[in-house]
Formats: sequence, C-alpha cells, structure tokens
Amino acid sequence: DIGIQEFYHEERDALIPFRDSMKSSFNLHGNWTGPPCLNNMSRWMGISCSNSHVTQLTLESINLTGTLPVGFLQNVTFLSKLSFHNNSLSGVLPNLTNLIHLKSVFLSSNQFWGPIPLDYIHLPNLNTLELQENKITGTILPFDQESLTALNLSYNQLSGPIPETKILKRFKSSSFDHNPGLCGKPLDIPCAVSPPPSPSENKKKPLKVWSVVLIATAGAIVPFLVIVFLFCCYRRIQGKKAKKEASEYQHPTEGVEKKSQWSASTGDPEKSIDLEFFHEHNAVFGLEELLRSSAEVLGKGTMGITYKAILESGLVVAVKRVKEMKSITEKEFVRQMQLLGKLRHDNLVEIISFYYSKDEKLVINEFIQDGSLFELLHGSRGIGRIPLNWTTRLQIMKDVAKGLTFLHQSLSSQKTPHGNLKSSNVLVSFTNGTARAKLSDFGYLPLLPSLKSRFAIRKCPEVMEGKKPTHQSDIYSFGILVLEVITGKLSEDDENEDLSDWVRGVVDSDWSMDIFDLEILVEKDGHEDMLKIAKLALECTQVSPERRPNMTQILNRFEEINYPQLNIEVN
Ligand SMILES: Nc1ncnc2c1ncn2[C@@H]1O[C@H](COP(=O)(O)OP(=O)(O)OP(=O)(O)O)[C@@H](O)[C@H]1O
Repeated sequence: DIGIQEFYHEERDALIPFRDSMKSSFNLHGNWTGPPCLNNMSRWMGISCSNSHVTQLTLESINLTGTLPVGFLQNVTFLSKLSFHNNSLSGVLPNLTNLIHLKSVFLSSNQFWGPIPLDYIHLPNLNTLELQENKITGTILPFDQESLTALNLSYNQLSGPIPETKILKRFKSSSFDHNPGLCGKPLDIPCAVSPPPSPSENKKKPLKVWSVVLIATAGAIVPFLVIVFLFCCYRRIQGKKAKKEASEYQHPTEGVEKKSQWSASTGDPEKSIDLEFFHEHNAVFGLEELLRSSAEVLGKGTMGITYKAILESGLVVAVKRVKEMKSITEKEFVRQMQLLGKLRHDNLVEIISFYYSKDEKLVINEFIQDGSLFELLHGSRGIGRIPLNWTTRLQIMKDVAKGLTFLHQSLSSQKTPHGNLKSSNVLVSFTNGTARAKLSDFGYLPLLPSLKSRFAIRKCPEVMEGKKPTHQSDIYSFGILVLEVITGKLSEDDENEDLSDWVRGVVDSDWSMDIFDLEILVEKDGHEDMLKIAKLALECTQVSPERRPNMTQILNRFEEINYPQLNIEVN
C-alpha cells in the first residue's frame, strides 16, 4: 500500500507547468491535482502509470492550445508513449532528449513549426513517429534507429533531400508526401545539383570539389543543410536576367545614387550588375558567386527563410530571402535598403548588400556566429545546457537598449520603429566569454503590405487597437524582451497568459523572486539589480504609451546598475 509521499515528485513538477500553460476543452487544471500516479493507478486524465511512474501521456482531440513549456518532459524519465494527436499546439516540437524508454510519439495534426529536433534521431527505442499535418520546416534527419517501424512526416513544409539511410529506405512515399521542398527517393522528385563551372573558371574547381565534400558531409551530419535553394535562385535570376537583357535590361539601381565605387575597384563589371554594396571593403563577391555557394537554413521567419552562405573566399554571410514583399516596387525597396544599409552601430547587424527583382529579393547581412538570444535562452534546456548567467544577460539587454536607442535616433524623421524586436532578432557573439548583442531585422515595416501576425509589435496594446506603431511600441516590445530574459519564459505565444501580466501580478504582491529564471536566481549578489530591471520592464510594458520611459531614460537606468563585470567592454 503506497503512501501519498511515495510518488515521484519530479514527474509531477515536470507536468504542472504543462498543465498551467495549456488551454483546452477539458479542465486539465481541475483534474490534474495531487500526485499523477499512486501504485499503478493513474489519477490524472490522459496519464498511464507503471510502478508509480508516469509512462504514457495521451491527450488527443481536446483542443489543446498553446506552446509546450521548454523541456517539460525531461524528468518524466519512464515515458514510453506521448500523444498530442489532433490538437492546436503551436511552437517548436518538444525536446525529447534522454527519454530512452520512449517508443511512440504522435504529434500529428497540430500547428507545430520549426525543424525536427536533433535528439529525435537519438531515441534508441523509438518505433512510431507521427508528425504529419503540422508546419514543420527544415530537412529530414538521418534516422537510423533499427526500432523505427512507423514514420509519417507528410503534410509539412520539410525541404531538401531525404537522407538515404537504411532505416529511412524502409518507408514508402506516403511517409513523406505533401512536403513541397522535399526531394529524393522514395518520392518521384529528383534532387537538383549545383550547376557545373564553366571551363574558363579553372581556379574555382577545387572550391567546387571542396563544397561538394562539405555538402555531402553536412548532409549526413548536419540535418539542416540545404543545397537546392541557391541553385533555384540561380536558375530563376539567370532566367530573368537573360529575359531582361533581351529587352534592353535596366539596372536595378539605375537612377539611384550609388553608395560606393566598388565595381570599379574590383575590375569585374560582371559582378557589379546585381549586388549593391554599402561599403567598399565588403564588395568582394558578386551575385553569381553568392548563388554558387552552399547554403544552410538558419530558420524560417515571418518574411521568408534565412540562410547561412559560405562564399568561395570563406566569407560567411546570412542571406534573407524575402517572400512577403510581392507588391513592393523596386524604387521603394531600394530606397529603404539604402536607408537601412547606411546605419552603422556596434549593436546593429550590418546589412552588407541586397538584390531586387520582381520575383526574388535578397538581403545579405553580416553573419553572427553564436545564434540568437531566443536559442541562448530556450534552446537545449535540460541536461548539458550551459547556463546563461546574469552578467551576460545584463550585457545583452544593455546592448539591445543601445542598439534600439541608436535606431530610434537615426530613423526619427521617418518615425520608423524596429517593429519586430524579439529574442530571435537579437543575435549574439561571444569574445573571450563576453557577449555582444546586435539587433537584426529592423526597419522592414514600411515595406510590408500589412503587419504580420508574428511581428513583435503586434502584441503592443495600441497596435492591437489598430493604431500606427511608433517608437513607443518598440519600447513595449523591449519590455517584453527584458521579461523574457529575466524569467526565462517564452513570450512568443499569443495564447498564453501575457508575460507582463503574470510578472506584474507576482511582483506587485510582494516583490517575490519567484519570477526569475532559476539559472540567475542562484546569483544572490544580483537579486537587487534583477528587481530593478524587472521594475523597468514593467514600466516599459505599461498599456498607455505615454507612461513608458523613452530609450535615453532606459539606457540611464541600465547605467545605474553597477554589476562588477558589466563594465568590461569588448571591441
Ligand atoms: N545575421 C544572422 N546571423 C546569424 N544567424 C542569423 C542571422 N539572421 C538570422 N539568423 C538566424 O536565423 C533564424 C531565422 O531568422 P529570421 O529573421 O528569418 O526569422 P525570425 O527572427 O525567427 O522571425 P522574424 O522573421 O519574425 O524576424 C534566427 O532565429 C536566427 O537564429
């Protein structure tokens, strides 16, 4: 007769945040009380137990809505079945690292987006994986678990070649159907290969061999490598160029003031045709070279897909392939890019170049090596994670404040807010352990026909009411971003309780430290400053725009914080 104390607290603790962050047609909150298992008896709806451990979590067709808390299954060690089939869950797929008993995973018919997490190919006992009918992007991982006998990835947005592993060869085309970008066997869609170099381009030969080796290796090891994108671009732009030339081609930047004379200095007039550079020192490649390079998908955003491209010279750039500006004229696009490309600040991602044609718009940005703040905060939570300490978080928030201040000062006349300030648009690099953060994706707002639903500024109260976004709306987004940094909680999902309401509720009552991310809470010396920053974030997220501080005031508040290592600056 097992006593009430003898259930596994860590399993309950893991499931409670899930219970509290979901909405559904079933009253999870009311039902999931007390321990989930007593003896082999389950006490919670949708849970099965064995030896007092939670072994199955099956919540199907109950209209579950929301994003899954990061790493919420990590301590449910004995889980063998997970099913959320036919709900409305959104966000990235759950991390299943270390769930070695897991046999069946049914996440089909939801709204999950983003790539298939890498840990899915390391589940040693997985026999059924159903992910069909979601919005999953990226490439298919090289699954090679002998145990895998049922796989369905159809009706998603997967792309690239299907890896030819022994295990994946078991499955018919119905496992992969209806993914527009997917190619290779068993589908009837052959994969494209890079165009061969012309005989006169002898010196490029070793690089092509090198890139083929790189692509082949990465195809096996790195699941997100895509080789087709730039080839498609190449074909499309080549085709278009030929057409244009035939009908007295007009240069895309004709009539617009040139920012640099790089074309003359490269001595290669071919290269000057398509790309416009803002700084001479960057003008070391041309469109054709860019299109020949290998590309890896970094992520799919609101306006298109961003790729990492490695040029023949070894230079790495981030290429944003903009999809959402179909109606924009060349003049409008070029004008805005020239405005944004001129902006230079330590805390802004540098726009290196851009390309415009009616069907294809590329923005080439400096590549930032250590990824986004979103990934640093929420990625790989659980075992093996390197904590993001308070000093680093402070440094990043301060950098964001500096970048935004500069942006607001530079674009004041146009009154163009950033518009999409959120953690995935804050990119971070580390030098000798010190972080430097830069803002990306700024200033696109005037180019979009309508405000996209995933734009950060959409959550700002006055914008929700239909008012025009302003600098003060960015300050609201900044406040939300700061709350995300200090709480470690996702701010992405509209369905969840508003992060600022939750923090306000807790903080107003007794300045409880409960809101802070456990990773920073251990640093007791920082508690006072953490509370000061929380208070600042709440001021930034005031409903009334006039009551929010401006960027200069915000920067001053950060300057007042004298945390010892914060004053180390890197160049
Ligand atoms: N310049 C860059 N250097 C390095 N990584 C980048 C760069 N730009 C974007 N990324 C990565 O690519 C991912 C996708 O970026 P993208 O801007 O396309 O979408 P997003 O930020 O997720 O959404 P949104 O389009 O709403 O801004 C980002 O999460 C980031 O990790």
